Amino acid sequence: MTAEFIVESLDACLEKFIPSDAQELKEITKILYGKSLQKIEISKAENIACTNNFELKGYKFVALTEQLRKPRIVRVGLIQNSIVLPTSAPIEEQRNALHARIGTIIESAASLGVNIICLQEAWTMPFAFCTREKFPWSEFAESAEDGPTTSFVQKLAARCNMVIISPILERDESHGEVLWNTAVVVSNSGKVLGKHRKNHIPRVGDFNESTYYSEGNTGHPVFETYFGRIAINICYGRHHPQNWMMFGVNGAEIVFNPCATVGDLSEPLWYIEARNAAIANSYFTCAINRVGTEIFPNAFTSGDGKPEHRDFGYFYGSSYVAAPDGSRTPGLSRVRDGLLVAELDLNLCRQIKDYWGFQMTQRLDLYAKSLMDAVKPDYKSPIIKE
Ligand SMILES: NC(=O)NCCC(=O)O
Repeated sequence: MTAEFIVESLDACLEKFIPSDAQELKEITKILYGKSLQKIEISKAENIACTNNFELKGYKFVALTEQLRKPRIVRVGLIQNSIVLPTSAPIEEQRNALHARIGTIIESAASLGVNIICLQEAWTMPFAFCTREKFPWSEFAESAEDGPTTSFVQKLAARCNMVIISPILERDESHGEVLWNTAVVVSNSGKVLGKHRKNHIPRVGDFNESTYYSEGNTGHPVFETYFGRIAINICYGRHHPQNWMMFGVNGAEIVFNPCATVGDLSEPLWYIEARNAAIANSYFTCAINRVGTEIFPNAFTSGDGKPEHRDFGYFYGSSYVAAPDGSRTPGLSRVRDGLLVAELDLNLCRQIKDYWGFQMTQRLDLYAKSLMDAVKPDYKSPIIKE
């Protein structure tokens, strides 16, 4: 039997097959990634990354020096990971194992001076929504304010002086105990700053999430943290340019995009969407995807004619950061757990706004009026025919 062929990383492929001193490598890198990024010093955490088997990469985005404003330097961390225990293990053991693994990676990020870190979508659990089974998966849901995961994250955030974005399956105990797909934002003080609930719920392939929760009701909040103004566009929301736009309109400087998505469905879209959002909205974007293949105890189907199966396909990782000038980091591995650290100068957001003028030239008033008309029941689209 031949071993399955796996491309570990697109970026590593380039380095493998184009000689490092070839002129082509420089040119191709510039075309693919934009302005070249310096690597940052990560040796402090390399040992722990090696012992704990996760990839570690670090890059720096620079901005022009200004006369009146000091640089606004912030380090962000993106964590991608596979589940630790099989999906058949007791719920609490699965969650605790993930807490322990991610705790180790967050501590490494702290040693590299990371100020804001974001975990992947529904990081405390397997992405079990494909199954449409309510039990036992709904038992992973917990309070955003004082559930076990938020308590765990609060302690880490205070100890590491780090803002932590913790996307979980939320149980809203004050409103009929319903579930939501929620990102909890914990401040570097350890307090819960707030939460955002996923605005767009997929109904595609095995993404049967609408069986569990509805579209979020928290709008497009921007969280003013000690290190900068941040927002979260959860997974499928990345296909909606208006969702990205509203976080920009509301003043975000960094938008995190915690995801769980699989190769056959979305990999060709992956490097385009968050990067395009960074360009269109003059902010930084951080796209994070889980890794691995999760096998569930019972076979399921999704009404698409495919034979029953017990897995979702492979989650392809490839987390990356994109800047308002269109440059981006290489992605993390497609198969390994990893921590990507990026140093940003938030002054770049305004500099790019001044340079490209997208905020000045956009026509929000015109779109608002056109959209108000388009949502009326008696709307007729203004198609002009001969
Ligand atoms: N988790 C989630 O929203 N996935 C949907 C698939 C995708 O957007 O690529």
